[in-house]
Amino acid sequence: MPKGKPIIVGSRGSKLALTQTNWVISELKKLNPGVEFEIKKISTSGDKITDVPLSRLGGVGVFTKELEVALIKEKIDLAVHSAKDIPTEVSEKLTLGAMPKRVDPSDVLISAKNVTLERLPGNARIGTSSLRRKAQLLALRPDFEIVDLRGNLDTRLKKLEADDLDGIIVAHAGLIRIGYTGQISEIIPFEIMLPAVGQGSLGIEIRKDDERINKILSKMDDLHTRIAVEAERALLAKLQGGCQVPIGAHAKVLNDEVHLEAVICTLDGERTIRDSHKGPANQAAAVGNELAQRMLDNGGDKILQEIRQNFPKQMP
Ligand SMILES: NCc1[nH]cc(CCC(=O)O)c1CC(=O)O
Repeated sequence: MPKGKPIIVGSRGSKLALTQTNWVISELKKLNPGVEFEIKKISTSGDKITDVPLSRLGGVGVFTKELEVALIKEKIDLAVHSAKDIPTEVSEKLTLGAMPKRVDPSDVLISAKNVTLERLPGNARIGTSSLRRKAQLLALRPDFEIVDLRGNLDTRLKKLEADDLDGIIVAHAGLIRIGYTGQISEIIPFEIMLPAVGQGSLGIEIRKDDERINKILSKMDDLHTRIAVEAERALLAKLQGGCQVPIGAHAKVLNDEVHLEAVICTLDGERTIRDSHKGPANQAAAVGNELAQRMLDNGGDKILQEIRQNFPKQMP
């Protein structure tokens, strides 16, 4: 039976992005024998500007926008994103057709001397350009010197040596996907560091009205992942956070309930608001919303306002 024309898959060109895209394609081929796929590489503004901290880049969707435009213009049929890069509001013409099963959402430490965070020497130099990682590190160890570290995973791993750092923090998921888990010194527990919303999961974006692709993707959707990420994204939307604010969150589904934990920190890690909430798994968005509202009321609003004053250009 003819299966129609090849499906054009949009992907960023980084090693991690292409690995994720190739993995999605191989899974889809298993689920849909005979369907052909072609990769079209698309560079995003986040790929082009690598010398500015993400938190200063401003705007939303710096790693997704060009792919979304290509989807809407029908230059590609699906786009594979890291869920944490997808803005909380997606175009009304597009939808997340599938969220494959999440891999470990934790952050990890790779340290030069292979020690854990707690055993790093005083004033250790740690590389990360994420405000969320920086704030939670300083909350644990105010003595750390946080050094800005951008670029793709390969570049960041090289900078550990080249920039004479004591350690770097990256997402476990990225390392799992490119097969670099051998260098991990510590999988940082959630009590110390909550991950970025969506970290560890992929979002496959498609045109809402594209029934053929919708059907091809449907078997790849993992319901627990979708529910957990929905709770996290609802929280983030309510807090109106992006890369400019240190917000961490993690949700999981247990016995038909979604359990959500979240943190809002000041940039220096001196004040943190941490809270958790749970509710029926089929009301994930409400769970996220309710937790966000409670955190805003308990001082989160004040912290977020202070932070926005530091980033006047990006945040209205
Ligand atoms: N910030 C960039 C980014 N976007 C997605 C991942 C990989 C982790 C994931 O898939 O959630 C990474 C690397 C990192 O944060 O170290």
